[in-house]
Amino acid sequence: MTSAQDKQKQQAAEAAIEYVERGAVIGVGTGSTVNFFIDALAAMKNDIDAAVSSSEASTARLKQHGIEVIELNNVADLPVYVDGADEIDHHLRMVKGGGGALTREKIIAAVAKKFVCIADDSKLVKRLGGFPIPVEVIPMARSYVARQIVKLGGDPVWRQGFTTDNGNVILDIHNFDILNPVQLEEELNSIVGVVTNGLFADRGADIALLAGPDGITKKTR
Ligand SMILES: O=C[C@H](O)[C@H](O)[C@H](O)COP(=O)(O)O
Repeated sequence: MTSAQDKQKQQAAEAAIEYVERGAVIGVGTGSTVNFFIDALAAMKNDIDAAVSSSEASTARLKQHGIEVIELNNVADLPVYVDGADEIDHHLRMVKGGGGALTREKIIAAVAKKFVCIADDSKLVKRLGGFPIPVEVIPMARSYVARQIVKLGGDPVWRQGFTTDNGNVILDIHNFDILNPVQLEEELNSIVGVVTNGLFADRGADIALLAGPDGITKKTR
C-alpha cells in the first residue's frame, strides 16, 4: 500500500519533470524520492540526451528504464540536477546522505547549474541537525575523524556494516548544535580523512519542490 508520504514524494518528483531540459544531460540524485523521479523521467527518455547518476542504485534504476547513463567526466554542461534531502531549511540548505550517496551527490551538485530539491514537506526544518549529519570517511581514518568530530561538539556514530559506493565508511553525527551550517561544512571538510560531509550549505538547492497535503510548495533562493 502506498503511504501518504510516498504519494507526496511522488508528487514532488513529478513536479520536477518540468525542469528537465530537452536535449540536455540530466543529473540524477539518490533515494526513495528520486526513485519516483527516475520512474517519471522514463516517459521522456527520448527527449533527453542522457543522465549522470549519483549512485550505483540510481544507475541501475535508470538503466532498467532504458535511460542512458554517462560518465560525469564526459559532461561539459549540466543544466539541472534533481535530488532529495533528509532535511532542508528555509534558505534551501540541506542535510543529505541518509542513503550514503553524499559524495557523488555533492560532486554532481557542484557541476550543475541548477539544483532542484524534491521532498515531502516533513523534510522542511527551521534549523538543520535534527537528522544526523553523515560524513564519508576513508576507513583507516575512522577513529581519528570521530575524535576530531567530538572536539567540534558532535556525537559520531559509525554506520556499521555499510560501505559507500566509493568503498568508504560513514560516521553519522548526532547532537550537533548547528548555528552556522556553512562554517560547520568547512570545518568538517578540513579534517584529514574526511571525503565529504552531508551538509549542503555552501552549495544549497536553487529550487525546492515540497509536497504536502495541499499540493506543491515551490521555494527559491
Ligand atoms: O544519500 C542519500 C541522499 O542524500 C538522499 O537524497 C536523501 O537521503 C533523501 O532520501 P529520500 O528521498 O529517500 O528521503
